[in-house]
Amino acid sequence: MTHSVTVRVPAKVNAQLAVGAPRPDGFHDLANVFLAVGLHDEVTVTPADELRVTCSGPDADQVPLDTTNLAARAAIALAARHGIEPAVHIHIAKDIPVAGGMAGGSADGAGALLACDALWSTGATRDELLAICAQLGSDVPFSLIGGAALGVGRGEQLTPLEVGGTFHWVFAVADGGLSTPAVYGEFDRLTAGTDVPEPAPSPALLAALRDGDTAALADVLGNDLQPAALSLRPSLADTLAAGTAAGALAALVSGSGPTTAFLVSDAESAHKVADALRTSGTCREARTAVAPAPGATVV
Ligand SMILES: C[C@@](CO)(OP(=O)(O)O)[C@H](O)COP(=O)(O)OP(=O)(O)OC[C@H]1O[C@@H](n2ccc(N)nc2=O)[C@H](O)[C@@H]1O
Ligand SMILES: Nc1ncnc2c1ncn2[C@@H]1O[C@H](COP(=O)(O)OP(=O)(O)O)[C@@H](O)[C@H]1O
Repeated sequence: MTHSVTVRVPAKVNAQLAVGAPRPDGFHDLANVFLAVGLHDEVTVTPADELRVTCSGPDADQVPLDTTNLAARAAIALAARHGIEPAVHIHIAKDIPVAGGMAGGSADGAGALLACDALWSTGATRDELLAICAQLGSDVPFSLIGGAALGVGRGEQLTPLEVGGTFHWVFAVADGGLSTPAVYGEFDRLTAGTDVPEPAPSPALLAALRDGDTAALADVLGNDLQPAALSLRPSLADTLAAGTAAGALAALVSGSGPTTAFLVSDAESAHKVADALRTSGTCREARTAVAPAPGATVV
């Protein structure tokens, strides 16, 4: 009998993204405080004659369906490790904005890995799965574990963080994406000739997360890639201003952008800010979500 496995996997926002100087390998050391948010992709794997990827959802036409897709790469990596053929149909039901700084591709990589692991009963340990995630991309291990975590190194070395409450967010989705390497490259250009400090997590931010204190968190959110994203996409300043004017407690670019993230006090404020953003003409769409969300989960 042909059976399928479906995994639900969350998007992320970076509550803090402290970026160091470029390393010899081209990556940047980070202090990356990840928070999983309740916008999800669903990845379904079904036995097939050969590897095939399909995608549905409003942004599906922007998702590569060849072996550059992180979900396909995850299936290939797991199969190679266990000496089996990656003969699966991977379907991605995509709800996370594409190339938006919300780690949608990473989510699909982690989701496909967990789904194939369940389908093939490989018996892989959690550490083995996390090691494969880290090979696929810096953000992929976090997509597997979800919740909240501090990522150091290039973001792949994770320490889970305690979160003492629920945080309400609004996300303004921009037209078109921004390339992550281009944003890091712009960061290098903007900081050239300056002394870039070693990235370190903010104690005040970790305390605000632990206490579930929205007002305290709003005061300390930070993204070192924001000037670079704004330099490449100056119109994001209008989106940030529109959300702030509508009552958001804090506004920042999500990771490498161009999605912008707004921390709000409660669900009612989230709907008000989302409505204002939709009518502001400064974004394509606005979504509300709560954090933290669980990591990749078989459904
Ligand atoms: C910026 C962040 C913040 O969480 O995510 P997004 O906002 O794009 O989702 C991440 O650092 C993105 O992680 P991810 O998208 O997994 O990056 P990777 O595939 O590992 O690397 C893509 C490219 O980004 C740059 N890169 C990535 C991570 C890092 N610590 N330093 C870097 O310089 C490098 O140019 C690298 O070649
Ligand atoms: N499963 C996937 N979903 C989305 N994009 C993917 C996927 N696999 C590979 N990509 C590629 O990764 C790029 C970055 O997409 P994404 O992960 O959504 O954004 P970000 O890195 O900004 O969080 C896309 O432009 C696309 O070419």
